[in-house]
Amino acid sequence: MNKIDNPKPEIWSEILKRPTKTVDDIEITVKEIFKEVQRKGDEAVAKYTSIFDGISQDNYEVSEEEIKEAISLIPSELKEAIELAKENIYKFHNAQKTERVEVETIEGVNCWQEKRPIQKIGLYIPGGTAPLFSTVLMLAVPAEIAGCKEIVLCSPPDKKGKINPAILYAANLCGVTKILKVGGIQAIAGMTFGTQSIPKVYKIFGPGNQFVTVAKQLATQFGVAIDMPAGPSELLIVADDTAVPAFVASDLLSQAEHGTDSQVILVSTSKKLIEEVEKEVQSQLEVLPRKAIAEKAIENSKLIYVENDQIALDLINEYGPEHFIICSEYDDFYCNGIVNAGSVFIGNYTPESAGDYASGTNHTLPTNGYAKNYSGVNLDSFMKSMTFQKITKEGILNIGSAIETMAEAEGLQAHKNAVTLRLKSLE
Ligand SMILES: NC(=O)c1ccc[n+]([C@@H]2O[C@H](COP(=O)([O-])OP(=O)(O)OC[C@H]3O[C@@H](n4cnc5c(N)ncnc54)[C@H](O)[C@@H]3O)[C@@H](O)[C@H]2O)c1
Ligand SMILES: N[C@H](CO)Cc1c[nH]c[nH+]1
Ligand SMILES: [Zn+2]
Repeated sequence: MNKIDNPKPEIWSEILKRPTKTVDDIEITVKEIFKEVQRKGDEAVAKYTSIFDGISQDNYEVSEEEIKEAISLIPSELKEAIELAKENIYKFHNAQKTERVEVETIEGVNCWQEKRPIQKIGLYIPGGTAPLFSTVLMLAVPAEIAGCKEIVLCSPPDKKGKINPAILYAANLCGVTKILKVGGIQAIAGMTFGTQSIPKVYKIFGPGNQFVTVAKQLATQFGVAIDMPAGPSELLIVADDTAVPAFVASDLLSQAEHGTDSQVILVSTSKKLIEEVEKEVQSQLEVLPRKAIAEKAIENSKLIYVENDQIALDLINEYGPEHFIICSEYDDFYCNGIVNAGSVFIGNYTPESAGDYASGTNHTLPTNGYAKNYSGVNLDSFMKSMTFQKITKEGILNIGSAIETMAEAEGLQAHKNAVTLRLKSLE
């Protein structure tokens, strides 16, 4: 791990650079695949599934039999764990429902706002290096609460051409309406344009590797909305001598094991803690089944010593981590001062894994600095706000002449007429 001592603000952006490929490199491939899927539909999807996933298939949809088989394969302990996680995710997201807003802005002019579910949505469930069935809960549970009608799910096929049974189990449990064995760029392109097998959707949700993330961003150019860029996992921990080094190391490794391009960072005002965490990381790494992946991610990671908590906070806000763990005597200071982070975890007994699986918060979060301008997935992500208004005769008399004056000043006579005619009818 790279140890950095008291970096000056001028070099923060350099040392905090993400280990991701540049968007330009990936964009060339993504654009090519999008063009082909738009023109050739399923034929192109099949071609790229064969190239990137090593699978030849002509039928993408998961059948009822496959779902039944998956349900029978899930051990009861895992079913119970999924149920508990689902319940907590449901509780937290259901509580995000808001009342309709209604205001009489002036006598006779009533304005209100109501939310409506997005009717057709696509969920991307990563499956490249690990089958992230927990992501199904994170996306399908709030989609169901919101009332989305068509919920399409795409996830890459494994080497046998199948989707992991736990993904199918969770999808079936949470009301997904169609499941397709397609992953990567070709899945995002499919849901963007629609193919013979893949329905076109209005909004695409879900995390993925860099290819998936760039593909989602390109999808927006074709009229499809996305939740946010949710790419390779990131974690930044701020910790002092009140932290337990073994816990800190375990959290760093939890995100490092996602992929070689994950980024984990420790910021501390204690050199002693940094030394202890470094040793712990090395010893815990040895026994991890995904050691090779985590080790590579750890190579890019940083242990940063700073002189005081204010410098630490400024640096963290500059970085904007996806996940932010606070293990500090001054946790209130950090909670109050953090403005750029996807999700915040406070105290020695709040591992990031809790938010990944079962505490109730959503784990689909902005990465790559997008925590500066995007929220993580929440109930509102699945809805649109619509406004309504109803104006009485008294109301049009109250605002009519203001509208006429403004329309005239903008040179829009027809706008003015729409009011004038009504006002005249009331004389
Ligand atoms: N930000 C979040 O909220 C969040 C949540 C969960 C997971 N994640 C991240 O999601 C990612 C999951 O990645 P993954 O790879 O395991 O699964 P994935 O499903 O995102 O990607 C796998 C697919 O990528 C495609 N692919 C692979 N190599 C390619 C290449 N060279 N060119 C074009 N396409 C290629 C293949 O089609 C493959 O099926 C991880 O980086 C993890 O950290 C992020
Ligand atoms: N940490 C990931 C978000 O970056 C989510 C996840 C799913 N499973 C385990 N972790
Ligand atoms: Zn995780």
